[in-house]
Amino acid sequence: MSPETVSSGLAGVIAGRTAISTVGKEAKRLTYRGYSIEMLAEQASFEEVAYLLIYGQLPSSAQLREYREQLQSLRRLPEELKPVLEALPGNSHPMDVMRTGCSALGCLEPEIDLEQQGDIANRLLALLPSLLLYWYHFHHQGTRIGTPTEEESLAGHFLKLLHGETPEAIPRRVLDVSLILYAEHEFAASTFAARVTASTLSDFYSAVTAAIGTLRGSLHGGANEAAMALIDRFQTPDEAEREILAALARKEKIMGFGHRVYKEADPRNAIIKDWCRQLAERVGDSCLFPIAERIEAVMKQEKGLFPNLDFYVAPAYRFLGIPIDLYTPLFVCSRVAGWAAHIMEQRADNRLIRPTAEYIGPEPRDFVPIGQRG
Ligand SMILES: CC(=O)SCCNC(=O)CCNC(=O)[C@H](O)C(C)(C)COP(=O)(O)OP(=O)(O)OC[C@H]1O[C@@H](n2cnc3c(N)ncnc32)[C@H](O)[C@@H]1OP(=O)(O)O
Ligand SMILES: O=C([O-])CC(=O)C(=O)O
Repeated sequence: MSPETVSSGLAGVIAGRTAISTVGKEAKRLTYRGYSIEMLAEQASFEEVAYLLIYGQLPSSAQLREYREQLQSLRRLPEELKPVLEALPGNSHPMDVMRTGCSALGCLEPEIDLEQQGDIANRLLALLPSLLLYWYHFHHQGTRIGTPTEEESLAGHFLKLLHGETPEAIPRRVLDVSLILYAEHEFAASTFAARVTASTLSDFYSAVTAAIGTLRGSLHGGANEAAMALIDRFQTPDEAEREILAALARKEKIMGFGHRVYKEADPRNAIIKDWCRQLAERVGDSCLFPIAERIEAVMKQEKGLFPNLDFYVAPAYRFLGIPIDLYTPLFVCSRVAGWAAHIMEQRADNRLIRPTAEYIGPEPRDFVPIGQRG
């Protein structure tokens, strides 16, 4: 095949096949292995969804119980990882800690055999929150926390480790839902990076490390932190409206809006926005949520753009008391399930991913020896 046109950013290019999810069918639908995101967010737990993504089927009650126990048993950090996390600067971005932590785990518990891939996926799911919060508490509170907890869900475990107390049911459920929404998204940039890495027959940790680095940017997962920083700039909805109009006039991008694939709406937004509204009422917020809604209205009116998942996740996480720079790492803690499914799928029917480029450089020219250059 000889491609004749370049698609900027590979927009619209079908770059492979997947049985894991569909994004943007009928302009705004999302399914994981055939189940709609609305049904999963209403009725499933994150662990059920992770199981579905990794093993291809929803678990039975017994399988789910066993899976939760397995993940719980994998939360303890290897002793050798602790000094690595302690040696990283306290002012590192937590996404850099996630990337380095994942890579370091690949040295401590390397993938020797392909048969280990499911176990590595589960180890990362269980360990990434522990790794992040061990580093966080060591550098911010000067404490070396123990990372196993009694909490059976990742959401409960994360909140327990972060705040040091057993979370209430609603915060635990809202975080759980956000993790379901974040778990998988077809050939998003980070997933594609993981698949490219896997396609060279590299190891599982390298593929996940590449994905973490790719998720970090503000055009992708980093948008949840950027959206919070944006909302925080304003005291009132009127101020937000004025400033957003001015930013649009300067042709600036407003983080948390727009999407490469969805054309009408991001179906995850309605779900997280609803939970965000409930949290706002619960904490008595009369500031953040109205500001976010005004930004949404201005973006619709001025650009016809809708919020993506990252926009209302930001105030929802604020209401849960989560520090801003842990927002994108939380995205990692969830998306590792989707990345794992894609790495396995790529490996099961692999061909090196290596596209071609249209050359736009100089015509062939004679080499000038260094002594003769001006
Ligand atoms: C979970 C996720 O990763 S979801 C994505 C998170 N990322 C963001 O929220 C970052 C902000 N959004 C964006 O930058 C884009 O909408 C992307 C990166 C998500 C999609 O990008 P693309 O498909 O390449 O669209 P592109 O950036 O070319 O935008 C198309 C047009 O819409 C405008 N546009 C798109 N998004 C925005 C935005 N958030 N704010 C202002 N204008 C926007 C562009 O300026 C461009 O306008 P133009 O045609 O007049 O130049
Ligand atoms: O699909 C994308 O490009 C980005 C996205 O929404 C995600 O990864 O969840």
